[in-house]
Amino acid sequence: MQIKEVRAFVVRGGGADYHDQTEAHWIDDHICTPMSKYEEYKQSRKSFGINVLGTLVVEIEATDGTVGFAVTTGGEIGAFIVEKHLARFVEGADVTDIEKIWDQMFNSTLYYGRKGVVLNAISGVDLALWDLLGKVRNEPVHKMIGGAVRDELKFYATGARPDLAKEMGFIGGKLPLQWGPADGDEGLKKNIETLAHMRSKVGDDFWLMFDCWMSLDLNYSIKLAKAASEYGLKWIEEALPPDDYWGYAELRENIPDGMMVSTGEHEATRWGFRMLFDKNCCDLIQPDVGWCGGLTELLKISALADAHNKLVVPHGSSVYSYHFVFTRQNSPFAEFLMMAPNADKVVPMFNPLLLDEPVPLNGKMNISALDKPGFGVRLNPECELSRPYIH
Ligand SMILES: C[C@H](O)[C@H](O)CC(=O)C(=O)O
Ligand SMILES: [Mg+2]
Repeated sequence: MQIKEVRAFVVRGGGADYHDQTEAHWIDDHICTPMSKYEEYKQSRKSFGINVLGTLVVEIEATDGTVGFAVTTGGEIGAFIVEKHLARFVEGADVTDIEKIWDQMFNSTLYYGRKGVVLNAISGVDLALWDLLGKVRNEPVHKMIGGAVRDELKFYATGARPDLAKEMGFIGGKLPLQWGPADGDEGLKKNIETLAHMRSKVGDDFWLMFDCWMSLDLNYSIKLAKAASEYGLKWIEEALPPDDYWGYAELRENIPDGMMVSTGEHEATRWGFRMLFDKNCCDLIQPDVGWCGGLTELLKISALADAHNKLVVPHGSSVYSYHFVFTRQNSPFAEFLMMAPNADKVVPMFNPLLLDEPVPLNGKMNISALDKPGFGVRLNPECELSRPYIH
């Protein structure tokens, strides 16, 4: 069966661009970023434009009218790339031509792509192709990539309230780091106080992690890790800018015993991750399925990680991550991003954009929650999509 048409849409307010929240939200409130050194961009991440892109929706229709779709971050720029450049490699191809289409999309954009929003757009097309193929074959995606290796998946929660996440059944809580190098020793002390406070609330066995969102320098990262080890920090995440492979290698060499270094959320393709493995930058990689090159590329990244004895725990990405994680032995648990503004209840990660989006129940998900063709989700017809470019 062939592909008839590719369409790209943009939608605002939550969805795959989960930073694009309209109301006051823990995810925007005084979280340390690479822009926090500027006083005027310290309090809110939206102030420097974290939500500037919005969500990209890619739809791919086969000649029999079956439609596969996917959502990622990419907004109008992503829509332009899909409609004006990538669509030519998809339309007219067979629905099974996923590997060839990926190769053509990547190689034709090499001169301006390789990472960032171009890879988000490629990921969106790739995920929509997997969704389409699953629908055509009447099979869930996890069955097309090797099948589940476990019946139940455990989740940790990312958000401002690990104590509430524990009550909701999660195995751990990842806190956004609030203070960075520009806040000096005083800020470092406040970070550790937050961790100590949470540890006192959740007890010794619950995992606690810090997400540093690319904001620190090497010296600060090592100081933070050493101070946090007293409170059993399980891993320190994305401490440094993604391009500082050398810094990550040094951080890992100096990390306290028992603590892991994680990164990769803003890394893309097998070549980007190869740098992380070659330099032994981390213990755990966190590719985002919607940003790293899609599922086709994630399967390669994951095989490479396996050969280097690294864990693969994808960043967020909802169903696109769940279908993958169930199928891999070196992905023993998954992330759930708490999208409730106060992190006090479980809300689907891409809310309100998808219908039938599964969520962990009591911190766990059974494979039966993914037992639908493709990725098993539908677009919410109440969300207003716009199509800025038509090829
Ligand atoms: C909380 C983090 O700053 C970011 O918004 C999400 C993230 O990096 C993660 O879930 O990991
Ligand atoms: Mg992160």
